[in-house]
Amino acid sequence: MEKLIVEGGHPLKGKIHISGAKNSAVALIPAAILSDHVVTIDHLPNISDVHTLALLLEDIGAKVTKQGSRMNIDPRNIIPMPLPNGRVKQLRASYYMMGAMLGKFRKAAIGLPGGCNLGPRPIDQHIKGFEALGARVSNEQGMLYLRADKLRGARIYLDVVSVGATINIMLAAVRAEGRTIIENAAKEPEIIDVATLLTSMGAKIKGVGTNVIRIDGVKTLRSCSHSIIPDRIEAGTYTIAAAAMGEEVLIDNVIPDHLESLLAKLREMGVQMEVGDDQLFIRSSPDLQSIDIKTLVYPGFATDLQQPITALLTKAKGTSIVTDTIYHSRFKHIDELKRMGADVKVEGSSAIIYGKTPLEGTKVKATDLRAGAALVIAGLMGKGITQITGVEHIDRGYENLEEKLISLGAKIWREPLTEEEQADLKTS
Ligand SMILES: CC(=O)N[C@H]1[C@@H](OP(=O)(O)OP(=O)(O)OC[C@H]2O[C@@H](n3ccc(=O)[nH]c3=O)[C@H](O)[C@@H]2O)O[C@H](CO)[C@@H](O)[C@@H]1O
Ligand SMILES: C=C(OP(=O)(O)O)C(=O)O
Repeated sequence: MEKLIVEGGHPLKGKIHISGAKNSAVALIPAAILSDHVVTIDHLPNISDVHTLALLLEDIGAKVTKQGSRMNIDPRNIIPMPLPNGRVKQLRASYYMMGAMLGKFRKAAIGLPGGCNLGPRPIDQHIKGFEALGARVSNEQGMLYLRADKLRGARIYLDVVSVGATINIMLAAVRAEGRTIIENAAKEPEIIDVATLLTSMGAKIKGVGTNVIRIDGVKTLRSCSHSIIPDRIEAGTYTIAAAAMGEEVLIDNVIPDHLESLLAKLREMGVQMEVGDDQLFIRSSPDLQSIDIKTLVYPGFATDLQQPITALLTKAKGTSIVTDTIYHSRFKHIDELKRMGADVKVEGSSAIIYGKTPLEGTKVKATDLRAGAALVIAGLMGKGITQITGVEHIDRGYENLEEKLISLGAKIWREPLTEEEQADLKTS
């Protein structure tokens, strides 16, 4: 096991390239098994969530080959084997194997998903959707069993706007009989990306990107090749790091529209930037002002950028209030920022940040993926050395994090955990 070491205070300058989107990749890989032929996915990020999903597909008999960022998935020999806890628990998106296997085989047996611990993350809307399509769902000792004699299209109203439920129902519905209508669907760009892959495979889907999606089921799906959209959360993270420490940073391979809510808030803080067709250019922004933020479903401010921007707000003059309306207790990073000298308190589902406070390097723990990103940004801003444990969370979602930051002039590297740190992690 390793920790990240960040020597703070070095300005960032140069160009970095954004990888394919994690939250697309982790849905596209399960979606590929719905085809009866080989599916090729390009620009996959080299992150542990992608590796774990590839292993899950191999567990059920798929042939998965990788050349660089391209993955070929041959699902012709897969069988509906149960997928018990273990790998399934290592990531959130293993829940997409439910929709994909239900669509393909009319049955699935899968352990409950893992992923970032952000407080309660129910999957009742996924189950409501599967049941509406005709599946019987039972939870037996931590395994979900889904069985359907027939999958028939249905009208499904989501009580909560959910990315996962929207995609999972879409996966099950593309091979159901007749028309499925998902109302109050989520509109995130990753949902459009998954629908693009399914449509290339021959699925009939209309309305993605709006809150009503119509799917007409088809009997078979063909081979296709698909290129993933850039990761808006990775792009947002580096944009925030550049706002914190950048002299001149060019962020390449972005879709600026996907980041509009973040860019609007950064402008409000006084961050100097230029927005190109597929690039962002962030200039040195010394006098940052406090702002208030509320996370919302897309196109609102992404909850996945709430933790990184909280670190930046310690550098802004005045009091900022950041409210997470999606995950009310996504604030485990706050105690760690406090250790580094931040003046922050959590009240209900808000973090109140009193700025500006200088940060100082110390030992901190990444409890989840974006908490890790927040602590890396804090480490870049802080004086001296920050040691971050819990790197495995960061590796779930950031490709070549150190290499990218080093190319901008940051001083960041990995070291093995000491015996004491390993023991500490086991007991916490
Ligand atoms: C792999 C992936 O794509 N993960 C993303 C996905 O997670 P995930 O798909 O798990 O998040 P959802 O969009 O489903 O969750 C949104 C909200 O709905 C609630 N909810 C969700 C489903 C359900 O059946 N019942 C229910 O009550 C959740 O507790 C949460 O409060 O969207 C989140 C919200 O943008 C992001 O933070 C995650 O990065
Ligand atoms: C919460 C996240 O991921 P997951 O849903 O995969 O846990 C995230 O990407 O910030």
